Amino acid sequence: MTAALEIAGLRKSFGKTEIIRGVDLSVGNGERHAIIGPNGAGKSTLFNLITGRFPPSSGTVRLHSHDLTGLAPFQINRMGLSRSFQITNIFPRMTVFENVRCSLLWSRGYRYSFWNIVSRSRDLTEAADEILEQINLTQRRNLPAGVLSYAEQRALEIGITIAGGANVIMLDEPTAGMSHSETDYIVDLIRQVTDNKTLIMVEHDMGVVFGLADRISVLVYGEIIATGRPEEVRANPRVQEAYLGAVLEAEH
Ligand SMILES: Nc1ncnc2c1ncn2[C@@H]1O[C@H](COP(=O)(O)OP(=O)(O)OP(=O)(O)O)[C@@H](O)[C@H]1O
Repeated sequence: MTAALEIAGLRKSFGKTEIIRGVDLSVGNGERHAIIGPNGAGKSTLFNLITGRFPPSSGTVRLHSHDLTGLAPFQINRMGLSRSFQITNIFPRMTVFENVRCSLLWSRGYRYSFWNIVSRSRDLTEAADEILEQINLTQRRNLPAGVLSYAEQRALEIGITIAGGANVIMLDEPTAGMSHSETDYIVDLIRQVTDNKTLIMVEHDMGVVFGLADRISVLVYGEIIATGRPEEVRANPRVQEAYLGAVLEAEH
């Protein structure tokens, strides 16, 4: 399998504290990969390094073999990598439709050209409506996004994340704060919208992780202590000791 994302020797320090301590990771094209680990392990920091939000102290990130060093988040986004955030990141007063359309505009780089926007407006409307279908929000199309339920807002955020047509999708805790039924709903949605795409997600809910991921990496104190298929990771004694033992016990 060719790699969608390749991380080599990645390190990040904030002041004197090294938070990411030499991460190597390769995520295959079309793979669904989960990054798990205790609070404060550096999962969000790793996301921020991959997406260009923070520059690494050293090491490289490659997207489809292109070195991302020095690129801004929007440039990386245009190369086909899109992410969601831990907190819901929508415009609450804009309609559901406008939220998606705005994201399409941004990702297609039309924002500075009024005439371009006008001439492409039918394309954009169709594309936005297609996304709304995919995330099951067609019925909510013209409501302000702020009145949607929490799960619907997270679904909208996933729609915004996929709107630009990125083939590598990164989701940061997509089911955080959800009930069991909301979680099932979002997991189905993630499965659908990432079909034939590469997914990298940070997630604390082990049911979601083991249900969705083809492979899992376990990050502990800024180092990946194991990467493998779910059953391999679950059986790994080092992972059991550092993280999973306590988490699985707490869930039962
Ligand atoms: N911008 C920053 N400046 C200084 N320290 C930071 C910064 N961002 C993160 N850290 C520190 O890096 C460590 C890792 O944080 P990070 O948010 O990446 O962990 P995490 O694994 O995502 O945790 P959680 O599961 O709780 O979201 C924490 O100790 C945090 O305080």
